Amino acid sequence: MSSNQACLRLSPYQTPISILPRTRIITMSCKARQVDSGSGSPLLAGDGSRTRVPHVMTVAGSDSGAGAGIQADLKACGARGVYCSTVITAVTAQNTVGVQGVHIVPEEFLAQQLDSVMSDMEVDVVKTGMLPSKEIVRILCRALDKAPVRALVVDPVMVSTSGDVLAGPAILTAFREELLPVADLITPNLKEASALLDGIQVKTVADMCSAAKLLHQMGPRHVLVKGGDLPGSFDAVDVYFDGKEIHELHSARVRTKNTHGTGCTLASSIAAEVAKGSSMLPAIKASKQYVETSLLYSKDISIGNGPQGPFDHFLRLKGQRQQPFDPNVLFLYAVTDSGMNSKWNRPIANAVREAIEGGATIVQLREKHAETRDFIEMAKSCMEICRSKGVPLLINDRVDIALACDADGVHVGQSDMPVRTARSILGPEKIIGVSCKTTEQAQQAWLDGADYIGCGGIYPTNTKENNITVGLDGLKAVCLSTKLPVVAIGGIGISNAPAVMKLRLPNLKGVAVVSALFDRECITGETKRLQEALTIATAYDS
Ligand SMILES: Cc1ncc(COP(=O)(O)OP(=O)(O)O)c(N)n1
Ligand SMILES: Cc1nc(C(=O)O)sc1CCOP(=O)(O)O
Ligand SMILES: [Mg+2]
Repeated sequence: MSSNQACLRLSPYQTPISILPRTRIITMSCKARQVDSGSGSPLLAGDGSRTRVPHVMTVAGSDSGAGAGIQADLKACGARGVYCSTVITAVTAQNTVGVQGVHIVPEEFLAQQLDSVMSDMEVDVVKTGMLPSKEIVRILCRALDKAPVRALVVDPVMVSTSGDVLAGPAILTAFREELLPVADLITPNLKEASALLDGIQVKTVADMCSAAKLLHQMGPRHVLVKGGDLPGSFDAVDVYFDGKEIHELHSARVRTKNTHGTGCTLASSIAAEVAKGSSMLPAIKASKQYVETSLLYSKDISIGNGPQGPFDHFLRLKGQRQQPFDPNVLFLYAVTDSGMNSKWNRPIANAVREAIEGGATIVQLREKHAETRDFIEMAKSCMEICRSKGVPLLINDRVDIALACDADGVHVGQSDMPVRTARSILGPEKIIGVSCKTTEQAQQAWLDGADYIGCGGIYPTNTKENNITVGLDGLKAVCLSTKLPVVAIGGIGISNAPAVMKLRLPNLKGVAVVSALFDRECITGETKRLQEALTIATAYDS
């Protein structure tokens, strides 16, 4: 297979829109690919049309401990929102201690698996992991010749993280001669880069840059040399070469033993991003961030007794809450304002009590000008009221105050304490909300472990200076881009709250309101009226 063929592997079913010259990175948008309905395994969308799902096929070994290999690939693709089919090259008996046994799948059976998947489904990207024999590499290359795909991501797995050999030196020739020339990306670690380059030293960032360039000469269009094992480095440095430019990609080194499967996960996540339509550099950056977030989230989880544990791809396993956060509490979210309370000469605790009497389902103390000591005292008295009524109380911006008064959580904005830091301070039990105006911020909120999103300003407001209005369209875009529950905020009152809720977005759980409740003479009365308006507007939802 020539290197040109590698990029232009076209399925007989693909329309010309899929044909890209080899010199370009794949940048087809998901939208464009949905037009290309293909012959694969379409899902039936709500309106009866058929929607193509981005599809990564992984060709790798099974890890019985499920930290790496096929199992990590499946989890990574699931977390990144693409379908993943699995062609298994070997079954390993493996745990957090090491690899106890390897059973290589017979070659004919590997070919049969490839045929089963590729003859039926339209695969966008192939990602390879453990390829235990030269013949298996050959069979794969032949299959790719017959049923072309958009991109091939090769993780040249040779040694497991526990130090066990998964593919012997004999595989090097097959990698160099057959797989690398047709790969769109290879992702060797330092040892693998060195082995592919006949044992040259790869011990510094400068060595990694030279290795990336040398490996590129072997045929892959893009090379990512992973520096996870770089001695004495404080951050995690990877070197990416796109054939023209070297990029040093830095991310925080997470101190944890739970790193088993990071290589498989990174390569699968990159494959998933490319399958969704990303070009290579953004796919790599997003995947590095995803791995870093997962490691950070999983740094203290304990699975197995060996030296290297698996991590949690879905950010869900750590210290489950006693009582999970109920998104329905966002229905009528009362947010206090110190200026308004002094204007109406009301102690904050009275304002909170009145809002709860009127039907507020959650309260946030947004006291921008209070002295810390006063704020703690106020927050403690509000906590007593809220606890007695079973209404959660969150603190705006101030994680220290939330800790001091044992509040139910915090709400932070994009320039406040990052959600991940707040989560690491507050632990899994507390509620953390974050303000998002864009779909990117919303996606990050989920990765960071937020519980809900506050999206605004829906309408212009005088309560928050220089606030950008995103409108109902901005709210809709944010809601559709996330699984997290969303509460709308900004300029909302009785007159327009029904229009917001009538968007009928399943994860839009309610409205957050400041002036329409607290800049009024009778807080209880205003809250009751808003509660009624919201109940009527959402009546058909139940
Ligand atoms: C529910 C809710 N949503 C958004 C915000 C705004 O938070 P932030 O962007 O940090 O702005 P300030 O409130 O700190 O001025 C919020 N407070 N609550
Ligand atoms: C605190 C806040 N955050 C906003 C955002 O857009 O994130 S708008 C806003 C002020 C909301 O006050 P009112 O209900 O009086 O308009
Ligand atoms: Mg803030």
